[in-house]
Amino acid sequence: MITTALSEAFGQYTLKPHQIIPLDFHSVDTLPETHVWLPPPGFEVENNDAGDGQLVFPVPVIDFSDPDEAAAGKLMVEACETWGVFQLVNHGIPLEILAAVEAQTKRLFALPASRKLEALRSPNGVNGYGQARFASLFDKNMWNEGFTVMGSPADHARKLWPDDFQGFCDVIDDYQNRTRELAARLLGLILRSANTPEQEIRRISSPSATMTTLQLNSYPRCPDPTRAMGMAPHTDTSFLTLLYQGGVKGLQIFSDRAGGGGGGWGMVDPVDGAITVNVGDLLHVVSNARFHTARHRVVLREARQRVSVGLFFVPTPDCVLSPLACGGGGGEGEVCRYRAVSVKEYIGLKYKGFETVLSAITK
Ligand SMILES: O=C(O)CCC(=O)C(=O)O
Ligand SMILES: [Fe+2]
Repeated sequence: MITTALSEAFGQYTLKPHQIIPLDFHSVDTLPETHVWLPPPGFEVENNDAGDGQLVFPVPVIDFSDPDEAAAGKLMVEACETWGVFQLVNHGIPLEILAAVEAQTKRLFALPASRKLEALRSPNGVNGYGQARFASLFDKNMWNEGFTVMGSPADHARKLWPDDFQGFCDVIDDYQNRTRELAARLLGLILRSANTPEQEIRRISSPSATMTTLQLNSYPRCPDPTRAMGMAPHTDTSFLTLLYQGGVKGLQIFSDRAGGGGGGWGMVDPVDGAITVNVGDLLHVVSNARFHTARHRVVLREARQRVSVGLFFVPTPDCVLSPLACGGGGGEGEVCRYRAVSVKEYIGLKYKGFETVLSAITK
């Protein structure tokens, strides 16, 4: 039912096959013209204090093993206000499970292109194999392929491995359940630490008001990495995104404070075993812009494949969101920055306006 509601939201933006089917990356040894991005990503020297495209941002690393949850919550609020991103260690998801999900992700993308195409996402669907859904908004193609899971991965996994799909499903289900639980806990803690009333927290983050999508990404080894784009700049349409980056660098965020105040890109270098957490547009909206929706992209920095696994924790399509501060949810007297919007409507606006979507709901 939820996938139907989302397909309806996407329905106005039905994709053509060439917007869904990724390049057969194994088949090329030079960068095709269709995949050349200029200016080269991450090499905008003027935006870069180090001058070599390798600036690393000191995004907070937060330890979640501390029994004093309130202290961690306070650090999370600060990170959400400044960077919109933090890395979480001792998050309770065993390292073997992270390794297993990474191994299954690599196993999937190592399949021959013809087999992956058996599990291709449908033109207005959510689940399955394909380019990032927002790829259709750009003239050039990104250097990535993805696999999206909402609910059970079984139908698509069966097409990938007709006789051997259970192992993949078990790992994905387990990871999705654990990260969903963690995301709900983090959202509750962040909102509580920001003095949001308990009934508001329950209303927007209860299991019946939220759902998750898991996104497996692969950035294959690229023959010309400085002229290709792993994933184009975007913000996530989520409350929170929990990303496992594996060990390969590539994720960058944009900060207004970098580049001598003019703004610039910097790496979020993966910390071993950490989960990178970022604020999405919808938490930015309910926080009345107190939390920063992290604009991010992926550049190709290492001469090897990179994989990542993102868990998007989102309100269900029919939820109507507005800044909590203006609905009696704390922060009395604050000027309300955004009008109320349903998640379904927001998704529609995002595909129309993309990076300018927030101005469409600004009061
Ligand atoms: O691969 C990454 O590090 C980021 C992926 C991402 O931004 C996404 O899937 O929305
Ligand atoms: Fe993202």
